[in-house]
Parts: sequence; C-alpha cells; structure tokens
Amino acid sequence: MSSTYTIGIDFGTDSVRAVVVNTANGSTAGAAVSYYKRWKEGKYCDASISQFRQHPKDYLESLEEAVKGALAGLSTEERLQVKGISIDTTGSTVVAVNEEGIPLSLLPEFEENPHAMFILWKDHTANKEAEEVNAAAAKSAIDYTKYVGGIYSSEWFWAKILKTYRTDAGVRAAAYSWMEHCDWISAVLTGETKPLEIKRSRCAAGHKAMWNEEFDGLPSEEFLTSIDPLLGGLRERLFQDTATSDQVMGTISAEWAETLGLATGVVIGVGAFDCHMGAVGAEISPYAFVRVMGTSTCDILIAPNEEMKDTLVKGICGQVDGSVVPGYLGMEAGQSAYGDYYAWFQKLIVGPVRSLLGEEAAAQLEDKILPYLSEEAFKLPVSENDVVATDWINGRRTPDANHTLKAGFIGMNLSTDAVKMFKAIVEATSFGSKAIVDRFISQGVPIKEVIAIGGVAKKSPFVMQNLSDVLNVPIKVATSDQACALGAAMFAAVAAGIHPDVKTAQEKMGSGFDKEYYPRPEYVEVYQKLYSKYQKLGNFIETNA
Ligand SMILES: Nc1ncnc2c1ncn2[C@@H]1O[C@H](COP(=O)(O)OP(=O)(O)O)[C@@H](O)[C@H]1O
Ligand SMILES: O=C(CO)[C@@H](O)[C@@H](O)COP(=O)(O)O
Repeated sequence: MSSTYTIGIDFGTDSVRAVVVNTANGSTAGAAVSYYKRWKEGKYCDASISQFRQHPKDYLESLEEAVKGALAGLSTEERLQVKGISIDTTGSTVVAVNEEGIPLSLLPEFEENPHAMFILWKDHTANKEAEEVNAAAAKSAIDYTKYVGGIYSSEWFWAKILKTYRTDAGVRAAAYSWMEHCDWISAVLTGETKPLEIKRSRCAAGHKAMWNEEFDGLPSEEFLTSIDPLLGGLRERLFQDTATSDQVMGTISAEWAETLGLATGVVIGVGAFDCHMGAVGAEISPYAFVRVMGTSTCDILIAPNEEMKDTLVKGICGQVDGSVVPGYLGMEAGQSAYGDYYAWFQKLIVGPVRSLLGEEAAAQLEDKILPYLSEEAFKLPVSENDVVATDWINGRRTPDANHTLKAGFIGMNLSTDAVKMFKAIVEATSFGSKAIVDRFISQGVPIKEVIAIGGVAKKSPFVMQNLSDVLNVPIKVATSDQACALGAAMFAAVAAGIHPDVKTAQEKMGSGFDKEYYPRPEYVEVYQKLYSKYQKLGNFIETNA
C-alpha cells in the first residue's frame, strides 16, 4: 500500500512554515518557509504605539510559496496521496470581513488601511478597551471572564474589535463580521468563507472571545452593549457553535487544488492556534507543560475534564474544553515577549551600526550577535548582586494580564556591558516563566514534566539551561524543528480519517525528543535569591510606573 501524506501549515509571527508528513511514521517528505514580505518591510506597524498589523496578501502569497516549496520534492504520484491539510496561526489575530468573508483590506477602498488588516496578537493598541471589558465583566451577573483567567486582555478579540470601531468609522460601517486568522485562512482553502457558513475554531473562540457552552456561546448581546453600544448587533453576525480541530472544515477548492498541484477532495481541517497544535506535535499528555518558545511563549497544559471540574485557574489565558485535544480541558498561559525581548536587544545594538556602517555590516552583526551574547553570558558567574530585569518589554500576558506594564532593570554600574545586560534579559524571561509555573501549581494544577518546542528551544542552549536552573526542573526538547506544523499535520490526519484520534496520530507521527536539560544544583539557591529580587522589582513597577 502506498504512503499517504498530510500537510501541516504553521503561520508564525514572521513567517509561515509548511511540512508534508508521512502519516504512517511521521517522517518529513518536504518542508519550506516563507517570510511575509510587507511585514518584513515593517509596513503598517508602529511599535511606539504597539500597533502591529499584517496584510492578508502576505498570508496568501506566503501560503502558496511555502506549500509549493514543501511539495517541490514529491513526485506526482506522491502529491496525489496528500489527503489532508490543517493550519495553525497566531492569535488572537483578527480581521474585519464583509458578508462574503473577504478581509476589508483585500477590497480596493481599504487596501492600505491598517484597521482593515489583521490585528496581530501582539498589537496592544486596545489596552483601554480591555479594561472596559473587565469593568463590564465585574458588574455583570454572569462573569464572562471566568474561563479566561478572570482578566480580559488587549491581545484578544473583543478589545481589538471595539478599538477598531472607535478608531475607524469607515471600517466599522463596512465590517459585516470578524474572523480569527486560523478560521479565515482554513476557510480560504475550501473556497467557502461566508462568516455564517464556516466552522469556527473552539480554540480561538474559547480562549479569546469568551465563548463557552455554559454561556450558550458568546457573551450575551446585553453584556456586549454594556461595554459599548458600538458592539450592538455584531454577535448574531459571528457564530453560535464552535468546532474542535479533529473536525473537517471542508475540502480543498478546485482553484487551490490546481494552484498547489494537489488532488481535489483533500480534506481541510478546522484550524487552531500555533501553540495548541504545537503541543500536540510535541506529544502532549495530561499534566505535561508544553512551552512553545519563540517570539513569545505560549504554555499549554491539558487535564481530564472530570479532574478539573471545579478548578478555575486565575490569571491565565483560559481553560477551554477541547481547545488542544478533544475531550480534555486545554489551558493556556504565556509571556508576550520571549525571543522578541532578545530581538529587541539585538536591534538596540545593530541599529546604530546600520545607520553608521551600512546594511552589509549590520547584516553580518545581526547574524552573529545573539549566538555571541549567549556564548559569553553562559561563561559568566551568577551572583545575587547581578543585574535584574523584568520580562515585561511587551507587557505581561500571564500571570494576570496587564499590557500596560513595562520592562525595568536594576543593579547596573559602569562595569555593566552588553553581555551582562543580555544575561539579565534571559534570566528575566526565565523568572517570568517561573511565575507562570508557580501560578499553575498554587492553583491546584500539578505539572508532571516540562517540554519545550519552538525556535528558541532549538536555537539556544543558554536560554534552555537557564530556564531549567531557574525552574529547577528538567526540560525535554522535542526533536522536530517544526513541532507546530507537525501537530497541524497530525490534526489533518485525524480530520481526513487516516487516524481515529489525536492520541493515535501522536503515537504514529510523533518525532520524540532529542535533548534534555537538567537543573544544575549549584545555581538553584542563587536563582531563588535573584527571583525574589525580580518579584520586588516587579511589584515596584506595578505600583509606581
Ligand atoms: N540564537 C538565539 N538565541 C535566542 N533567541 C533566538 C536566537 N535566534 C533566534 N532567536 C529568537 O527566536 C524567535 C523566533 O522564534 P520562532 O519560533 O522561530 O518564530 P515564531 O515565534 O514566529 O513562531 C525570535 O524572537 C528570535 O529573537
Ligand atoms: O498567543 C498566542 C496564542 O494564544 C500565539 O499565537 C502568539 O503568542 C504568537 O506565537 P509566536 O510567538 O509567534 O510563536
């Protein structure tokens, strides 16, 4: 019998990655990456006001490029054995669409309007609106925030919609409905994008839009208009039900089948967020804590629903039945900047070089600077008098979302150089991780093991060793370079009926682990002291800055 294949597609912050996977044994038949062109040029973004927008054309062009690249090495016969495609994306990354489900920025009149584009997860322009959602929730008879950690975040659906409605009356008038990136792009491949026709991801709806079966779907019209009457009428143009990612969104449209060189009849699965599919790719099992370590971190944990019945974990990004593995409660937490904090420091150093010495010198430095800083920082001794920083350079996602918080440093003197600053930044990201782990444990959710995936987990032994020292637990790193896309390929195999459930797909297609970091006992005590300084600095910033 010939092999069958599925394609997993992972839309990250900067690029999309596609992998073609053999469904029998998980081997990779092809893989490719495509970077978003407009995003790379810095278009439609303004970091000074935390505005980060992505054009749907970037997604469409990169989708085609990455999938074609991943399929390039397959024969025609092998291509015809591709049976399913599933997609994960970042989120909450939302866009206003018309009645046909076309993002407004794909229409000529809104083509260059950032408010008509996808509002990326890390866009924090809606801080005020998030506060208003929280104020309305505090007054409401039903606490709609109870399954999203008790605090609504500016990274999420309703806050972003309200901010857009207040900012741009033209977009407001033209917006029939709104979609998450993972729903829209999956729908695009089927050729049916009408907002009321398509299936909506349980993962996206539950973690970001306060959808829950207990509320009969989305928050009530009364609640939404109590935040602002501008939200009136939208609820009925969104969705009532949601679907888990083992389900089928549809089959590939004739147009996309031809463009990609695939057979008609390829199943398109229901989409989800990157970290949720990544956790499946990393072979998550109950109470394993999977950290997706890239631009940001997303931490995912699953538990049997019956064991978590009365537990509400405060200050995380939600707990949703079936958001990761159908039949289990999926919990999410994370940090808004992880690799992005390192990237910020890289830019800080490379920026003046670019201005003074030109692009060539800057590009050389850019390639070398993070590995150099990591190598040198690894050699430094650790003392309780070292520089301490917070990890809130893009606000705090968890525990207890607050995107108005900023990063801060203490303990510098004239001997503080770039390497020492970098060490403090890496330690800050580890301390932020510890705060999350401690929160889960203190709220009654045990963690049986820690697994890491994502660019940072694969590229930086320094960061990973530091994290293990600070958390004082071993950390396993998954073998796959593309665990999120692999997880998507596993979901595609379930949606296409090749494997009966996620667990079987994990057993057949999982790639295992290739590295494990162990805490070094001699660092545990000093990191406890530095962590306590981190907490004090954090308290100071939170109450004074
Ligand atoms: N050598 C390195 N050490 C630490 N971080 C790195 C290194 N190289 C790249 N990174 C970080 O990895 C992040 C990208 O992670 P990746 O998982 O590839 O992408 P995404 O978050 O878009 O899914 C960037 O924020 C970058 O700063
Ligand atoms: O926040 C979520 C999901 O809830 C992520 O999509 C977001 O952190 C982006 O992930 P990356 O850092 O680009 O891997």
